[in-house]
Amino acid sequence: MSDKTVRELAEVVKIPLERLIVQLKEAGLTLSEPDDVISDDDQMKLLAHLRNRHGKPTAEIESAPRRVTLERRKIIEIKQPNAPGSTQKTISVEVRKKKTYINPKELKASEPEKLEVVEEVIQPDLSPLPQTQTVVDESPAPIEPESQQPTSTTDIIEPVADKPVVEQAVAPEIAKPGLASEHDASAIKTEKKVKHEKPTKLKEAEEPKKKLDEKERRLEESIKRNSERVKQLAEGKKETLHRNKLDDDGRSIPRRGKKKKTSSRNTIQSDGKHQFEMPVAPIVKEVTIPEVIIVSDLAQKMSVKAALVIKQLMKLGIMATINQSIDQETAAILVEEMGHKAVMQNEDDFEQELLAEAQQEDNRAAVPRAPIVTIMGHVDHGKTSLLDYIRKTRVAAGEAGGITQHIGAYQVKTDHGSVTFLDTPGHAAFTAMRARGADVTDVVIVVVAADDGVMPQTKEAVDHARAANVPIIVAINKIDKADANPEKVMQELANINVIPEEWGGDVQFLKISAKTGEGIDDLIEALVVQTEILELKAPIEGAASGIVIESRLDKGRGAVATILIQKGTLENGQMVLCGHEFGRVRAMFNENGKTIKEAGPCVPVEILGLSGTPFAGDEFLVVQNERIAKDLAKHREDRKRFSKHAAQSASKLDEVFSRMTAGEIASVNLVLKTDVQGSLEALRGSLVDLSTEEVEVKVVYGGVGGINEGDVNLALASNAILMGFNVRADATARRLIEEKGVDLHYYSIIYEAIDEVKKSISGMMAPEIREQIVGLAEVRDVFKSPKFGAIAGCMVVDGYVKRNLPIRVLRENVVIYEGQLESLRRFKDDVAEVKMGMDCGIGVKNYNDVKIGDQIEVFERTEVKRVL
Ligand SMILES: Nc1nc2c(ncn2[C@@H]2O[C@H](COP(=O)(O)OP(=O)(O)OP(=O)(O)O)[C@@H](O)[C@H]2O)c(=O)[nH]1
Repeated sequence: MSDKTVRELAEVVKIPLERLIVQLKEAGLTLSEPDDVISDDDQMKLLAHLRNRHGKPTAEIESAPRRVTLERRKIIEIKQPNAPGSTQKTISVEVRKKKTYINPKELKASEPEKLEVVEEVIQPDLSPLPQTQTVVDESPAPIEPESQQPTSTTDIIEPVADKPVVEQAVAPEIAKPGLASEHDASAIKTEKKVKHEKPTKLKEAEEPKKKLDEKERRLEESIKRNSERVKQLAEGKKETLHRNKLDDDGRSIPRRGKKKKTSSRNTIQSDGKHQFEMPVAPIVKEVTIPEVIIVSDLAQKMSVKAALVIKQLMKLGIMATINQSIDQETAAILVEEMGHKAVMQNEDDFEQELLAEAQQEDNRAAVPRAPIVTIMGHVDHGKTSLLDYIRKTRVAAGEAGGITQHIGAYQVKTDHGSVTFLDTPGHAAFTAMRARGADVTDVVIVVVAADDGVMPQTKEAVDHARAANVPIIVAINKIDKADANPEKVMQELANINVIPEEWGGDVQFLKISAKTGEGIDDLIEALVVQTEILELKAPIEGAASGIVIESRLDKGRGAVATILIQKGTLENGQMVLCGHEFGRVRAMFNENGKTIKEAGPCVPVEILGLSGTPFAGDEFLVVQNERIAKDLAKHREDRKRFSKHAAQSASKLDEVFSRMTAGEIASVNLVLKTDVQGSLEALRGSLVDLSTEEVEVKVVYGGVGGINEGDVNLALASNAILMGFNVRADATARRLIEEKGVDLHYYSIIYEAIDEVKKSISGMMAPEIREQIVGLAEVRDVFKSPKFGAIAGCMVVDGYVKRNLPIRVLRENVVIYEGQLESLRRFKDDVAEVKMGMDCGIGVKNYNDVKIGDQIEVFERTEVKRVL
């Protein structure tokens, strides 16, 4: 309020001038002229008078609020450019305006400073944090132009979410007083509640600078507090993210889907620092090491670069490339060297673990099943003819339009049940399967031609069947022939301990003709009877498992495998694992090429859908989980690739005693090959006589002639030691022996062989004189030399020939002479050594009977200490 004339006041309050003059008079004021000046005090007096007249005491005016505060809120949005590379960000900011109106009288009293600062710091509510975003101090939003005139204003700009508070004080203005009219008085009452300031506030107002400093300090504190809180929240979030990214073992697992750039590595905190913290102590990892591991895989397991592993390997004296595999022991040393913990992993454990996961416990009910039959016999005795006859007459019957095809096995239906035949005749295939661990055959049919009698391979077949502990049925074939003599065949078989039932033995003998079909029904009948004796059973329900009979790659259909189901039922579409191959069964066919949807025990089926061609003899099983199938297939593949000598389980003569005492073996199995029948019988008898109470010496097979692939397979299948008496292994057999680690011993004196086996079972083996064949030369021509006698023109086909080393002359893999070299020449020059792939002339000392096709074996003798 300010001094005015009476007229002016009448205009302001909008009442007639005369009426105002009367009111002034009533109020006891001496103002009667329109131009008289009415002071503020007078205006207040007039106001008091008017209030009194309307029944309101003057005290009320006195106690009227001296200060009125108005608040306003407004939310504005600020566009904030963020860190380089990231998108622009919108920040919502709440602006709070506070206006305080103060009675001018009070202000007068607070001279010289007409200022009051009202402070209020409002903590922004930061929880919950809506999103992780970089928090930056916001500059205050422009403040609206003031339409009113507050005595004091404090604007509080508050971020809506995670923004710090910024306050801005605006210089106060003095409110204009209302007029002393009745109308004005009510206006003053309602709109401008004037209130006297408290003495303390007034005191504060006297020190506005101090207050501002204080405000600034508090503001700073507030910002600090908020940023601290934001930091904590961000930290918490980071931790949660990190935890989510870790698996149970604490290893980092990659995030699925699109990679976001907001990884913890790239997150910048409000204070601009990266959140990554350097580990303060070395991290010790548990590194599982399989039997063989590739350098790069090992590096990955230790979370180091492959170059570092290669460097460490160099320090250990091993030169390896990134893709090279190193053995378990080396890897373990390296892991320990690098400060981690090596955990040796047994490959079998891994496989067992996965298999256990894949297979449920086998407590399924077993039902009678068909026998699985293999046909063996000497060459041309009629094995194939017999199989063909049975298939032709039995399989195609009732399968109108069916295309009979060779799928490696087929099933025959009889009145008494079914019989499954394996379509790979011969003991070689049978033993090869067994060597691979597949004992599928239940019964062996030994075919003997009635006109030919028992031949060497007949005996082999009997031995192989016996080694496998499989019952035999003898089929005396070709009885339609005029010169057929079944009695002679029976006699010869009885000589090798295959006694016919009618002679009191336990073997069924059937007279058949694969040509006319005579006796074949009886043969099948005999098979069914044998099955009943064997009580063959298999579960029909549940996941299928069995053996791969054969496999091939078909141009149009891909990998095709014939499998024989041994347990359960195989259904179309199931995931199967076959050796190191796996896949979903796309289609299934029976032996007639007919599509089938499911197959039970003893049914041979052809399946499509495998990742590749498995080996004959590989085990197949249905795996519910594709991941396990894949893992196992890969594991087997790796194992095959890395460990060529995986089959180290083959028995070794020098291990006999230790394995015997450890209770691992109760018998020493031998496969014996000799140069002549006489030495075979002598050796066999002497060796079997070595059997003691603790250990039995068994000759699982004894034969005459060089050692062939079949012998090696038999040794493998029966965990036997191979012995060659004056005979050698042929090239294929040698390869297999080396690959599978079969223990092979050559002898030329019977006593030596007996002595060695004796010592091995008594654990007293003397230092072994180990012979190592260092070279082999083939005789391509023979010349006569007056000085040296017969000179063999040779080609060195393996290793090397050394002049001073002992040699043996072999004819058809049988040793015919052992001695020394007389001369070794190349183009008329005497030489000390000739390497593989070179021609040379060899003169054998005191031996002139060398012939084209003979082989000259060069060997070295070394003494090896026995370790038991
Ligand atoms: N007369 C007559 N001949 C037969 C009989 N069985 C087979 N043959 C003949 O004997 C020969 C050999 O028969 P295969 O069935 O090939 O003999 P295999 O045992 O399979 O011979 P390999 O496969 O070489 O081991 C063929 O010419 C047949 O025709 C038979 O019962 N009677």
